[in-house]
Amino acid sequence: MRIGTPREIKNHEYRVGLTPAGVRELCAHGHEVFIEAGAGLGIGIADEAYVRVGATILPTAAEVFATAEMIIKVKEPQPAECAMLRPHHVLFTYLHLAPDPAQTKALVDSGCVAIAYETVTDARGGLPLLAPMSEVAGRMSIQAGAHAMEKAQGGNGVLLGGVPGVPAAEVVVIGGGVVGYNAARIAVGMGARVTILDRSLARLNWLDTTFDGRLTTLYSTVDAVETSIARADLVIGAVLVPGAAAPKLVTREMLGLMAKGTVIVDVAIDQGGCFATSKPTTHQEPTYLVDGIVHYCVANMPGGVAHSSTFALSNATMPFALALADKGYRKALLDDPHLREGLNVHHGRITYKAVADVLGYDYLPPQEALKA
Ligand SMILES: NC(=O)C1=CN([C@@H]2O[C@H](COP(=O)(O)OP(=O)(O)OC[C@H]3O[C@@H](n4cnc5c(N)ncnc54)[C@H](O)[C@@H]3O)[C@@H](O)[C@H]2O)C=CC1
Ligand SMILES: CC(=O)C(=O)O
Ligand SMILES: [Mg+2]
Repeated sequence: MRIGTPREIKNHEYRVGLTPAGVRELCAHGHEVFIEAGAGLGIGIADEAYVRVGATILPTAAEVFATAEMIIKVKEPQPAECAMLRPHHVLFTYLHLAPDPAQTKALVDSGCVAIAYETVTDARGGLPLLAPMSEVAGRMSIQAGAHAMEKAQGGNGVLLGGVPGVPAAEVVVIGGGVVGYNAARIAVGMGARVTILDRSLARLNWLDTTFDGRLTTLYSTVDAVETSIARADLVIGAVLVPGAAAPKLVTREMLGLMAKGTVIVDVAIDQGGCFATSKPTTHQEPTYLVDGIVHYCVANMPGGVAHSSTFALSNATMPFALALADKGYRKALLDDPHLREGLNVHHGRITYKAVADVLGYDYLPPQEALKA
């Protein structure tokens, strides 16, 4: 198969869809790989490193799209990239369609087959292609939040870990999955007082055991959210209903319960965010104020630590990329029900139920789409 990876073009996005190690694997399996010139430069991977393991460098994204059958990327395709997608293309990348009607329409209109990293599942009910970036974003959310708490950034001037004689910050994490666990781990490690909310009792049980008394777990209700955010210095939004738009757990009115200068880091922003007042921001301008509350809503947080993130992501995507290339997308998806969960768009039809429901498309089950 001919596989292409363009340079990422989202704001301050330096991750790259394939590493030289990945290219080497694909070439060893008999595939041809085409990389856009400079795609890895942001993290110090020169074009020659790709050439040495068998890739061909093409000068522009347009040539990569025109040459490749499968496109492996990191971020959801931007409008200029959607315009280059054709019905013969398989697109393998993050999509986050539920909060993004424009991208969804562009993918439907393109006629391509689009497989989303974030909805691929595993046998334990996890999301193996989202997890590595959730680990990164969860850990980063505390360093981003601590920075935003500084006065010059609009924050309340509280030091995350406190100092002897002065209490540490109160950190509230809403959603105790991969992002939430990793955020809590860093916050606890830095000496903050941490409360974590989830609506899964099994997950709260696991968190309680894992942290062995070093944080407070709380069952997530409207009441618990209100009480917690009212005394927080930093709130991390980390909920997910896979593939669906994030539930709005903190309303505009509830911001009034919080002291001015409190910081929210809405990691769930890529699925629309769990604060009603969240809107996506960029690494260039990561924060804004609403009612004196600092909002950090960067939709591609791991892009900020693109070096670590690229390798973490490609470790996870590689086996699936190889299956898609070796077997062709249809057989790969028919053989593997977990990879099949990633199928969001198939030749003009929406094949992921939560996306179809929220955006008003007819849903076509993947099994049926793949029969044709
Ligand atoms: N902004 C960014 O750059 C990045 C964003 N993300 C996003 O972060 C979000 C969280 O991802 P993960 O932690 O991997 O998901 P996950 O599935 O591991 O965890 C989500 C947790 O939310 C809980 N939850 C669902 N509804 C809830 C409610 N009403 N109250 C409390 N908890 C609730 C679930 O029980 C689950 O434990 C996702 O939207 C993901 O796409 C992930 C990586 C990077
Ligand atoms: C998961 C995601 O949105 C990211 O890594 O940018
Ligand atoms: Mg994102």
